[in-house]
Amino acid sequence: MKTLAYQAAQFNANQQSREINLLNKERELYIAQQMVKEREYTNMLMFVTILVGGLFFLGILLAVGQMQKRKFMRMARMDALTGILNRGAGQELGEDLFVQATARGGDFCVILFDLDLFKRINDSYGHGTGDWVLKKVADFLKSHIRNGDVFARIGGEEFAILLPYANEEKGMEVAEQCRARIEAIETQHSGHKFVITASFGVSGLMADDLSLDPLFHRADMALYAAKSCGRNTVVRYSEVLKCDQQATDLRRYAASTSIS
Ligand SMILES: Nc1nc2c(ncn2[C@@H]2O[C@H](COP(=O)(O)OP(=O)(O)OP(=O)(O)O)[C@@H](O)[C@H]2O)c(=O)[nH]1
Repeated sequence: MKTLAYQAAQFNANQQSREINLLNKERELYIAQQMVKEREYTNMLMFVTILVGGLFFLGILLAVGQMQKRKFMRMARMDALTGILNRGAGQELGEDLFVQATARGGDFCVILFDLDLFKRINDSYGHGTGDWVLKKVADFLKSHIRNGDVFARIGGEEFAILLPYANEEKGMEVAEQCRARIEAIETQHSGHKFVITASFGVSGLMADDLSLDPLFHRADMALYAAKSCGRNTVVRYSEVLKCDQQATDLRRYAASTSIS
């Protein structure tokens, strides 16, 4: 009887020990599973962080690329010295505005102006002063040009102002104001004291005009007349041909030039 009781106790003890072992193993398995889960979670977190970081970085790279592209495109349209539109950009924008304005039955006016005896300024005070003058003139007039109008440097010391929805009368008014502003520029900050002047040619829209070219051509002829009239003045094309001698000169000039 005693032996039986001993064997039963032994069996129970063994049973308990097996159960404890089993529980221990289950616990270890549970801990291992938790560790795997934690590692998976950490890996996923790292993956998501790297993905989000990568996408963010890519986004920044794309945004910077776009900004650089826009900056270069803007720079390609700007005249480096004066910061206003260059010839190509001015003409392109002008053509678009011309088409828009004339399609709606609106007027259009072209003003061309050229600084007077600019070579003399360069020769007397140096190219640095010449550059200062070009910048100053552009700065002075920029603020005076209406939003929606075009102001461009189209050559060395030659500029264009394009006025959509404006007739020749309005163009004359704007040109005269610009002429007076240029003449009033104080030059002592350049280190020298001298007077800056410019000659202006103005041409409004005519019935046969299908593009900006003829307006540019006529404004250029009026500018030529302004130079012949002694400079520092504004001449409109419609009055240029009233004088026979000027008309002959201008026809000769027009034949010898081709203004695009
Ligand atoms: N400093 C400077 N000079 C320039 C620039 N572009 C052109 N020029 C100079 O502008 C001068 C233009 O001279 P001209 O075409 O003889 O004309 P002008 O002396 O203004 O005479 P008119 O137009 O007849 O009144 C030249 O000496 C060019 O070298 C520039 O970006 N900077």
